[in-house]
Amino acid sequence: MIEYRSLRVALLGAGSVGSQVARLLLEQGDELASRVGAGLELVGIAVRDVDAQRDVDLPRELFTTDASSLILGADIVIELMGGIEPARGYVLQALNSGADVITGNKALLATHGPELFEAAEQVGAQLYYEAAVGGAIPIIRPLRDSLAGDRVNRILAIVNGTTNFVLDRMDVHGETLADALAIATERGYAEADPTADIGGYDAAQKAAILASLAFHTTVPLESVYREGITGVSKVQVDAARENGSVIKLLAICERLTDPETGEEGVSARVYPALISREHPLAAVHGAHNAVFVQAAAAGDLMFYGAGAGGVETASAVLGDVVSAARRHVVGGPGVAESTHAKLPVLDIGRVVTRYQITLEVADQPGVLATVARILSDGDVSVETVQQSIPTTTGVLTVPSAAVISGNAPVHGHAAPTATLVIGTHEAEEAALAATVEALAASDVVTAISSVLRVEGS
Ligand SMILES: NC(=O)C1=CN([C@@H]2O[C@H](COP(=O)(O)OP(=O)(O)OC[C@H]3O[C@@H](n4cnc5c(N)ncnc54)[C@H](O)[C@@H]3O)[C@@H](O)[C@H]2O)C=CC1
Ligand SMILES: N[C@@H](CC=O)C(=O)O
Ligand code: NA
Repeated sequence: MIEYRSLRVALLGAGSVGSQVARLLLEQGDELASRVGAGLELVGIAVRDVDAQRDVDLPRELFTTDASSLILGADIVIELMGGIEPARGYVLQALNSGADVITGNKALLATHGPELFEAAEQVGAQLYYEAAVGGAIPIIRPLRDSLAGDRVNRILAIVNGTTNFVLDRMDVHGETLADALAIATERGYAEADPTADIGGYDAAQKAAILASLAFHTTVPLESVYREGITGVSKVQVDAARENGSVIKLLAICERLTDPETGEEGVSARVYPALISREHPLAAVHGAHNAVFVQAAAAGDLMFYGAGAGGVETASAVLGDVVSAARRHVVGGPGVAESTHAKLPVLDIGRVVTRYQITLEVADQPGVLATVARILSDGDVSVETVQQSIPTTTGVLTVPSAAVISGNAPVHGHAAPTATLVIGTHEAEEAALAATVEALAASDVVTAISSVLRVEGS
């Protein structure tokens, strides 16, 4: 049997992902040592409470509440605690001591990435984070390395397993958002605070990371436009299904030309949107994720797999551990982030996409012409109009402003109404928002039931 020297591995956190990483490191130690050319010795696991009940049975002597001491002398530190502090402090301590760091912490990377990459570069340490986007799916490495010679134009992605699971359960099983979220939480998909998932914050963090890598530009989290799924109603989910579409929470990163300056910029945004059931992203069910990349030379690429879950995400973490460990053995420079392009991040108002607007209108002659005129005045061109059988609605409150998605407020009188479902051609977001306001203010519109973006054409 070959005797390898050992690399000291410190693990911070033993939750859904960390406990699986520890288990796999312990169970597959010999196999990993052969791949790396060095042993991987798990020297300890920092947790809040050493006596807490865990799903995975791990040797009690490995646990400590003293993360700082554990980091001292480690060659590789795996941070799976989540959150900003104290994770940031521990990661900086590890990098400053020359240890390589593996993390799945997208919240930390999206808010403090530049500081951490700088610290790593100063001492020649590595900072790997494949688990931070798309869980088990290899997407960080393909964007950073495999596509480094190409030009990525657009990424359309489902990057939050919890919300995809919830929307899928609402669609397929007719479950409520709350019930579906409870199951996702129990299965270990959701963040410690699931608001991060359903509010779109987690997906926005991932969009910032993807856009930064894809466009060689630091895209700050604050510049990522974000809407979550709390406004998505069962009525919208059912209507989408009837129309051959499905609602998905999408993260979109794309190159755009600023219409005012003519200069190139980028957009990173997260919102629930309609996509056709024919689109490959429509077939992404449960907590799975998929990242659809459009590159100038490579064309369309799709990366698909488990976007959340303890053991699945542990696979991505261990891949990073092996890469970092190999570099300890064979030496040489590690990977570096490139942010040379420094492209401006454009405001959501400049984004161009298609929309579906569902209106309740007075059931009387001339209404269609009035609605068409408001749209045309707003520079929003109509592609399709569907009208349903007249109904009667009750008296509801008047909205001060229309919203672009979610359950829009309603106004009007108790009178016969008809439902209009309008599909638009591509329009600028700012123009669309102003037009929806004008529709809401019109006498013939009694309610704006829903406004959703349509993506994936
Ligand atoms: N659960 C998933 O499917 C995925 C999670 N991630 C990321 O991986 C990281 C870990 O996620 P989970 O394992 O789900 O989290 P978790 O909440 O299940 O586990 C966190 C662990 O860190 C420990 N911890 C937290 N604060 C601590 C502190 N101040 N001192 C010592 N220990 C502390 C907790 O005791 C617990 O053992 C997060 O950054 C998360 O965003 C990434 C991809 C998928
Ligand atoms: N809460 C996240 C976990 C993985 O990043 C998700 O649901 O995708
Ligand atoms: Na990944």
